[in-house]
Amino acid sequence: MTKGFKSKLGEGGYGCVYKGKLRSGRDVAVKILDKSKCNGQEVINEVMTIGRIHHVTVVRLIGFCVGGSKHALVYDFMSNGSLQKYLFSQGSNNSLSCKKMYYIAVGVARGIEYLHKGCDIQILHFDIKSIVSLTGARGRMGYMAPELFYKNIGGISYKEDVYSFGMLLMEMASRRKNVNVNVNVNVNVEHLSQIYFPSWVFEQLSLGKEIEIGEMTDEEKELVKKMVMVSLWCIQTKPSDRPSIGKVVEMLENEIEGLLMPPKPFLSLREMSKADDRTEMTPSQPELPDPPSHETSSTLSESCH
Ligand SMILES: Nc1ncnc2c1ncn2[C@@H]1O[C@H](COP(=O)(O)OP(=O)(O)OP(=O)(O)O)[C@@H](O)[C@H]1O
Repeated sequence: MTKGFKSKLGEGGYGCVYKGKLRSGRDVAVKILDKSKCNGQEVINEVMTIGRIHHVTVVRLIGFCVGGSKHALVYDFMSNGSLQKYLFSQGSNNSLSCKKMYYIAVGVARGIEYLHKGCDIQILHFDIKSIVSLTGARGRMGYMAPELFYKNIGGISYKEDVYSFGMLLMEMASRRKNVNVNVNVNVNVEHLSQIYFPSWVFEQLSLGKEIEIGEMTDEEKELVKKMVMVSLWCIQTKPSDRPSIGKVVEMLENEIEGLLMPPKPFLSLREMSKADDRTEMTPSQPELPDPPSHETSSTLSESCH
């Protein structure tokens, strides 16, 4: 089916993905699972769940293979590849328009809404979490919701996916990794080499300033602002302050005028730890990383020396 695993499409947390072809001629993506990470029963359980999922924005599982020398999952082939390729490629051939990025974001949110509504799985553990480390660079929050670190923040729930989506949405709006602080940015500021976008963007919005990322039309500015505001709602520290994913779809689709400015979320482990002293938050995992002492300032005014 894969012609001897000739064409590798990529690699994820569970193994490598290869391009294949069914006898019918249909193109497929074959994920060869790392046997040390999942046994046959786990694969069957996953298949029973994922196999029932059928939504236009969720990649379809069309077959599986267990019991032989390899465990494999077979999916519809997505000829455009992963979103990753388009996210951080401004100026290159893979660059997507702001509007397209917005439509993709709405599609992803609708896909999660379908999964939250239509499946009887309590927690989906949104895929993007499994490929990133516990936190982002320099103790900043990554895709994982803070309740996974601090149990007093709230129970684990569907809101965990909303948080992860919010972090992704922020990256889609800004076209840069939230956690990557060593990037050159051109957001109306010259000579700025270190910036943590979520903190900077919150400050801009609080000051009533515009969000400008390179050259943008007024329509694009409004779309970016909407994505950023919705994202800031999604990444609220307390799960109960985050909207449901259904509400997120609504917020993204409605006019920006109806959106309220969200409260400031905690955007670094340092901020979380400070709150920890005040509210007696308890780390839910013993190996909670210490906030690094060398952390640079995270806001624009502080990081611009
Ligand atoms: N159905 C598909 N069609 C085309 N390419 C795919 C498909 N599925 C995966 N790929 C490619 O293989 C790469 C790895 O995918 P995979 O699903 O294993 O990992 P992931 O989504 O990055 O993370 P995780 O292991 O957490 O699911 C993707 O980034 C993409 O480039």
